[in-house]
Amino acid sequence: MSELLRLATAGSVDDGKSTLIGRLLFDSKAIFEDQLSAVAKTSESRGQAAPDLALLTDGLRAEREQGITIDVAYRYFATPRRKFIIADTPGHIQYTRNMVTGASTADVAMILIDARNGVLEQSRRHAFLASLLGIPHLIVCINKMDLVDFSQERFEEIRSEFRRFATKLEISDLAFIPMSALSGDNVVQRSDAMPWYEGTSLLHHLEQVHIDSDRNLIDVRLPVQYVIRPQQTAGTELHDFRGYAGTIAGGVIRTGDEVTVLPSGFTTSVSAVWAPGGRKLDEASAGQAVTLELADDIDISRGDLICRPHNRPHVGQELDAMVSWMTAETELKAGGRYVVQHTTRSTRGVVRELDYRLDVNTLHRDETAQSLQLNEIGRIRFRTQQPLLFDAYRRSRETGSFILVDEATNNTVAAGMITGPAQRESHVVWHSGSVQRGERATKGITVWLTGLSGSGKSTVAAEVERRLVASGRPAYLLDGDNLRHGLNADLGFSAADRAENVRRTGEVARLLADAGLVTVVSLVSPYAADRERVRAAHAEGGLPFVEVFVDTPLSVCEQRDPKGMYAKARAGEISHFTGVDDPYEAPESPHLRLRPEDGDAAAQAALVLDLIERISD
Ligand SMILES: Nc1ncnc2c1ncn2[C@@H]1O[C@H](COP(=O)(O)OS(=O)(=O)O)[C@@H](OP(=O)(O)O)[C@H]1O
Ligand SMILES: Nc1ncnc2c1ncn2[C@@H]1O[C@H](COP(=O)(O)OP(=O)(O)O)[C@@H](O)[C@H]1O
Repeated sequence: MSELLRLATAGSVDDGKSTLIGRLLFDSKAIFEDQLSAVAKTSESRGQAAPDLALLTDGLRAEREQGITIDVAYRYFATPRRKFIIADTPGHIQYTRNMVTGASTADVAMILIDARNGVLEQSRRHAFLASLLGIPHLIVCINKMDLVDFSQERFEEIRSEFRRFATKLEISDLAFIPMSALSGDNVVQRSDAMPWYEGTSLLHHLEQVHIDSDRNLIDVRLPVQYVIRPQQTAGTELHDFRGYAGTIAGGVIRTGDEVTVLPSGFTTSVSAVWAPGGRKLDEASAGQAVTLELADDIDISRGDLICRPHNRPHVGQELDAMVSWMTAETELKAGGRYVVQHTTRSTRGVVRELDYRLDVNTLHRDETAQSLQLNEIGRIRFRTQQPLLFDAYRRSRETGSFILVDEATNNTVAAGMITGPAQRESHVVWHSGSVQRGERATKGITVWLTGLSGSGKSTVAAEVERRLVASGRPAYLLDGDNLRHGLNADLGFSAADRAENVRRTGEVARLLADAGLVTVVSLVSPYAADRERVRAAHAEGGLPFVEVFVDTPLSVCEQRDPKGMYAKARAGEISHFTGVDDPYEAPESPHLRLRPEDGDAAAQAALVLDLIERISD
């Protein structure tokens, strides 16, 4: 394995970031001898006994002069297992711009915390930015442990404080490592000074972190960068090669695949995939630069996008986005006009509205804000002159991000992360159908199973569906896990996303129940208010709704742990996992409560069927 890991670092000025990076480079033997001796010499001339590892990192001079690291510096190193690129982003107060530029392609973000100071405002900002930028893995390096006597208690105190904040964010993989970058404890080698720490060293963790599955291999997206046309140069024959070149932003493209070109919508197939240098490939995937030949001659230009016929990005001119404002010269306001650069397309656009400014420390949304200043983050509604071909950022970082450029100065003024097509005010009228509910062959009902992960919801729900269908009653299972692969693929596990997950699933259940199906829903749905909204929506539509609480105690779910999720959550590898570090609000008066003492899944399913029977009478 020698895949590349992109690493972004963030920390406050004195957290010891440069020393940590120096230590990583030094101890992993990645430093060239001559650089090392230069460092030794400088350190010696300053009367320091040991080489000052901070001298190995760039931004050093500036840091020494101003006490800050000023720009993103990239550093490369390798171990036999992996290659690494470190984007060293600054920790001082004007951090956002550089963190956004340095970290937007990172696989891992490393946040440094000085064990003496604990979680600071900056640590929270950095964690928030890492989650906003969709960096899949976060490592919290609790540094300077030597200055707190390698205290386990202190480490755990900081860890729980950080976790409390992180539960409000979308961070899927969170790890904590106690260390001393200065003396090298737990950086490359595990330290003897902290026998209570059971995890691995930082470098070992970086070598092991699994990033393959972070790449989006599902949504095929190739923004066309340039078109190679048939040409005739003087005195030569006509080359009839026509190809479309670009870097694959997502998915896997194979020879023979059916593809659609947007915005025209023409569908054709891939007749060849070429790598740079003219090597023919069978397939290529996200991150690779390729040239495609297509079976049909279609009019394609730069800025078009190649995707699969049944998996297309949004095409539109109005979108909602989170933006980070990056200049002190002007501010962002409604009405501001900019050039938008999005994938390989560039067009003009206007800020229609500033919805709110976000306080990254408290996550409070200030809806009265009129502008964004340097380093501030807010949500805007934006309208472009030409349609963009985009995805939500959380689904695809490449087709979900853009920058705004000030036409007058040519400066980049903002980085944007698209949340989705603009949620317009509704001008849609409700049409009532001509078929009355009573005219349908069967009567629908929604059966909602809620409970912890591993409580048995899916197993019981599947059995209920199977037995209903076997008995001739139309039924359909909506399983949370499965819906998260399609309808709800853009949602994570923050409270807001879970609410949306429950809302959408509730709406689909309502439609299916209206169509006459017994709709069996299996969803953790941990918040009582979200479930209540679904119940109310059914009541409003005159549709029966029953709530079944799969009341399996946490300890039993954890013992079953069919997907190993609890183990991961306990190890701190995933955060805000329901029951572990995220709440589950049990229903107070469910229509039915299933407990382990009721027997196996089949016995529990029988109880649910009895209930359905009673209600349907
Ligand atoms: N953080 C976190 N919390 C809870 N569950 C998590 C989380 N991350 C992943 N998973 C897996 O996703 C499944 C729950 O998805 P749901 O759509 O039912 O969740 S919810 O509606 O938001 O409550 C759930 O599967 P089930 O065991 O089938 O419930 C988990 O395996
Ligand atoms: N009543 C039951 N008694 C014992 N084990 C059960 C029961 N119901 C489900 N299980 C088992 O518990 C595990 C988790 O069930 P599952 O349906 O996947 O839970 P969830 O719906 O929360 O994802 C599975 O291995 C399943 O076989």
